[in-house]
Amino acid sequence: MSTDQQWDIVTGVGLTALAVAAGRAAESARPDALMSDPYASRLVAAAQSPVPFPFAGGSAESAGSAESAGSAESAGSGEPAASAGSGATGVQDEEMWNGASDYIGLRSRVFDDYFRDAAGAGIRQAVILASGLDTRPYRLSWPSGTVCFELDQPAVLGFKSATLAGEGATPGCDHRPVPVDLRHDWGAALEAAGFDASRPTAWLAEGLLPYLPPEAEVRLLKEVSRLSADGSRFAVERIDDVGHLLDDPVVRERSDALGMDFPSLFPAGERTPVADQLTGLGWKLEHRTVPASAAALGRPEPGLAMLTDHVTHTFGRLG
Ligand SMILES: C[S@@+](CC[C@H](N)C(=O)[O-])C[C@H]1O[C@@H](n2cnc3c(N)ncnc32)[C@H](O)[C@@H]1O
Repeated sequence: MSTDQQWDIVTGVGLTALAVAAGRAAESARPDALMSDPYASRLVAAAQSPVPFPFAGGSAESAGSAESAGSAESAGSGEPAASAGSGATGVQDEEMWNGASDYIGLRSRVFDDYFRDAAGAGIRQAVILASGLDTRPYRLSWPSGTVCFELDQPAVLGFKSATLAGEGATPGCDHRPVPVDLRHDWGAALEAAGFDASRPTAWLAEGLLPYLPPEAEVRLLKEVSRLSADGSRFAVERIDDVGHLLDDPVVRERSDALGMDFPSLFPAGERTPVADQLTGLGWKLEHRTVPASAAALGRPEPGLAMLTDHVTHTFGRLG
C-alpha cells in the first residue's frame, strides 16, 4: 500500500472495518452475546459490498435500543441478523462467522468495559483511533459532558455518519468525527476539532497498529503521549508479530474468501514492540491475554491459535 493511498468501506483496509462490523452483528445476534451493536447489521447491509457478507439484514430500529446496548445482561435482545441471502459462498458459512464473533465480540466487550471504567473514573474525553464502523458514540451510555472523537479515513467516517443518520441514530456524547490519515500529522486536526490536551483522555487503538507503517506507528504512539494529560488512559490491541497472522491457514482461507489481499494491508519493516515503545513514553502498562479475557467473561477461547498466542490487549495509564 502506498503511503498516500486512501480507501472507502469496501476497498483496501476499509473492508476490514466492514468485516469487523459483520463480526459484531454476529455477536449481537447470539443469545449469550457479550455486547450488542444494534447498528452493525444495518451498516453491513448499507455498504453494498461486492463481497457477500452475511448478517446483512435487520434494521437498527428492530435490533434493540442503543440505551440497552453494551451490557451482558441486556445484550442478545437484538433481532438475529439475517443472512445476505442470495449468492451464498463460503463467506456466508455460519460457523465461520460465529468463530469470528468469538473474538470480535470479546474484543468489543473488553474495550467497551475500558471506556465504562474510564468514565467511572471521571474521564470525559474519549478518542477512538481508526474507529471504522464501530458505533460506541451511539451505543454506549456516556456521562453527560463527554466528548467523543473518532478518527478514520474521510470516506469511512462519511459512510458511517450518513448511514447512522439515515437510521435516525443519535450519539449519546458530544460526537466529533475527525477525518484524517493516521499515517500523517493528525494531532493538529484533532485539536482543531476541539480536543483539549489539558484534560485526561481515554484513547483506543483497536485493530489499527499493524496497518500502519512502522514509522507511522512510532509517530502515532508519540503523538498520543504528547497529547495526554496526567490521568489519561490508552487501550491498545497488540499483534506483535503479524507474520503469525499471515501464516495462519484459517486466516488465509477467510481473507481469501473475502477477496482481501491481506498481506498487502500490513506494511513490512522492523518494529519495536509496542509495549516497549509505550513504556519508554511513560505509560504504566497492564496486559491481558485473549484466553484470560475469555475466561473472565465465561467464554471459551476463540478457536484461532494466532489469536490466543499472539494478540494482547494492553492498558496504559499516565501519571
Ligand atoms: C480492522 S478495522 C478496525 C476498525 C475499528 N477499530 C473496529 O474495531 O471496528 C481497521 C480500521 O483502521 C482504519 N485505518 C487503517 N489505517 C488508517 C490510516 N492510515 N488512517 C486512518 N484510518 C486508518 C481503517 O480505515 C479501518 O477503519
